[in-house]
Amino acid sequence: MSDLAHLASDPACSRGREFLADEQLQRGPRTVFQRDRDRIIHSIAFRRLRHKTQVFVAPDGDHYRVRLTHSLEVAQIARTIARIFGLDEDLTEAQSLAHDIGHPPFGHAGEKALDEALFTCGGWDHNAQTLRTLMRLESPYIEHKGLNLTWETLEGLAKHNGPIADPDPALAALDKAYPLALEHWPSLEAQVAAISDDIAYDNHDIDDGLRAGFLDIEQLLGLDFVADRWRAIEKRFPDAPVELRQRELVRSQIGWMVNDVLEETRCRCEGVKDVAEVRAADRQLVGFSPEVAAQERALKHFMYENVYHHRDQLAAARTARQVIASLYEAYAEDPALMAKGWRDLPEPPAAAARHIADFLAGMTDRYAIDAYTWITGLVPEGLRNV
Ligand SMILES: Nc1nc2c(ncn2[C@H]2C[C@H](O)[C@@H](COP(=O)(O)OP(=O)(O)OP(=O)(O)O)O2)c(=O)[nH]1
Repeated sequence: MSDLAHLASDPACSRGREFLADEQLQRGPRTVFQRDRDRIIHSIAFRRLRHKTQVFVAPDGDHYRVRLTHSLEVAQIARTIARIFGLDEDLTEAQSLAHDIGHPPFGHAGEKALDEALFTCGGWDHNAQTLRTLMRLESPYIEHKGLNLTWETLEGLAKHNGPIADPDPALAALDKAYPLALEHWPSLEAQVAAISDDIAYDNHDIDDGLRAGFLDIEQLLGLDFVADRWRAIEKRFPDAPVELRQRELVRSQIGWMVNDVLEETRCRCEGVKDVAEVRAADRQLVGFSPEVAAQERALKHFMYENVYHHRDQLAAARTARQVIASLYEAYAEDPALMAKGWRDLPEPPAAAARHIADFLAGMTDRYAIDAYTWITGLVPEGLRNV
């Protein structure tokens, strides 16, 4: 079964870490990729994911996904695929758990606000911020900045969406200090984490969309492949309550996507001899078949129309953007409003802008709401909406 084991990243052959001090320490039997995974789990940035928006802003409902639970679901799917292929499960888990660490409060709405605020400095991007957080901001060690993760973990996170021809300034600066071969594909472990991200949110967002009442099953049946699956479930469980059939639908859809990825990836990897060839390949090796890829695109399109851009979501996103934009302006005008340790703005202005964005990006949804209320005396309306 472990038919792609020859394409696994070998921790014993890791290219190492940016700062060498770590490698001189003997810390028991863990591999370098296990240590990466453990450093991520123990980080402050990881803990903050529990109060960061996935889709629903600052949800009061305990059952909605947030970035933390999403990351755990990604890791579960990714480990399953990695184990079947014989890849390094720890490396794939590290990437899955860390892939969203750069997200600011309020998800995409927060990202847009920061991107606008830093427009003249080359903009702002959550993937670049993941690297910045792990390599520079999160700093629990005495001898160096960052978590000092292995090259393999960092390159996979940098290229979560594939090779990068034109990195944004934040990523370009990190790549200059510690080159990550941005123009090449990352390891299969990273590619597995990336596709597991899609599989996880495509499906859990249906579950959350149904829970929020933004979707009903009749709408979903407009998608042929969902309708086929739903009819099979109705036939098998004619007397089951609709809520349980919906859960069955989401579960079976995850299985369908995972099986498709297993089959398609095996085909694409035929003849690929080693990890170097994975990186040098002219296309992504872990992927959906063309047929499922088209269906998955249709599902994403449907989700944008019905859930992500639902009018309640758009209203919350407008408020969230305004909260982040106001906080940015307030901190730029008076850095003393920022937390201790952040109040000295670096020079030149571009560095000061990035510094303020770092402070804002690290906030959780609720920290940002509280900071906004503290500074303006206003309570942003409609952010705690589900
Ligand atoms: N509320 C809301 N949610 C969105 C929007 N766009 C995407 N999402 C949700 C859907 C998924 O749960 C999640 C996917 O976004 P991510 O930033 O995690 O992935 P994306 O593929 O955009 O970028 P990434 O692969 O992480 O670089 O966010 C939006 O405009 N509004």
